[in-house]
Amino acid sequence: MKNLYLCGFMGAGKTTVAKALSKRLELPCYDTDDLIVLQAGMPIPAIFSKEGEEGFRRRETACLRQLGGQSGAVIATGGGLVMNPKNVEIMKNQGILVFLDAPFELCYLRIHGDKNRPNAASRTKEELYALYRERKTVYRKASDAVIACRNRLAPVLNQLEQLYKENE
Ligand SMILES: Nc1ncnc2c1ncn2[C@@H]1O[C@H](COP(=O)(O)OP(=O)(O)OP(=O)(O)O)[C@@H](O)[C@H]1O
Ligand SMILES: O=C(O)C1=C[C@@H](O)[C@@H](O)[C@H](O)C1
Ligand SMILES: [Mg+2]
Repeated sequence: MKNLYLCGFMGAGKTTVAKALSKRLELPCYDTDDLIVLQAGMPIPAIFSKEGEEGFRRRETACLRQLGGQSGAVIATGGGLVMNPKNVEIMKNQGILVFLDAPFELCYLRIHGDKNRPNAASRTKEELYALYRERKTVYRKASDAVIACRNRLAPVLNQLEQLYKENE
């Protein structure tokens, strides 16, 4: 099978789950946020302030195109990447897209006040909830599968392993 892409809101656990799943299945693991930081040579907040969110979004699409050359990789995406339909098209052509569906309160606990997540740091709880609602509709529509996530990793990994094997 081609790649397994994980999407979902900030703090849903995409990075954490991708690392654990890739270890379990012995697959390569990539994270679009990490690759962008590496290539830009600066952290995400600096990219946002120097290039604007638009610049960061352009880097996301370029990064996905580069990753299209991979196969059988687990790829954690950034929380806003799926909002661009072009990105969804690239991922659908290269594998399957799974939505990690975590409740807002849990995401909020994990991300509020985090200076490394400019889209969280700049919003009140109410504004973040509005963003969560708006994005959730898009994550759901774009994805091939939805997995409910809370604090336990094991059930999420079991479902993803099954999904991976079904699509191998
Ligand atoms: N299943 C889990 N159980 C306990 N803690 C978790 C779990 N998943 C994630 N976390 C914790 O929540 C925080 C956010 O997780 P993570 O960075 O994986 O989210 P993300 O979806 O990649 O967010 P972003 O979109 O900002 O990249 C981390 O500190 C991580 O340790
Ligand atoms: O949800 C978002 O808009 C973001 C989530 C993070 O993964 C990073 O991609 C960045 O901080 C933007
Ligand atoms: Mg992440």
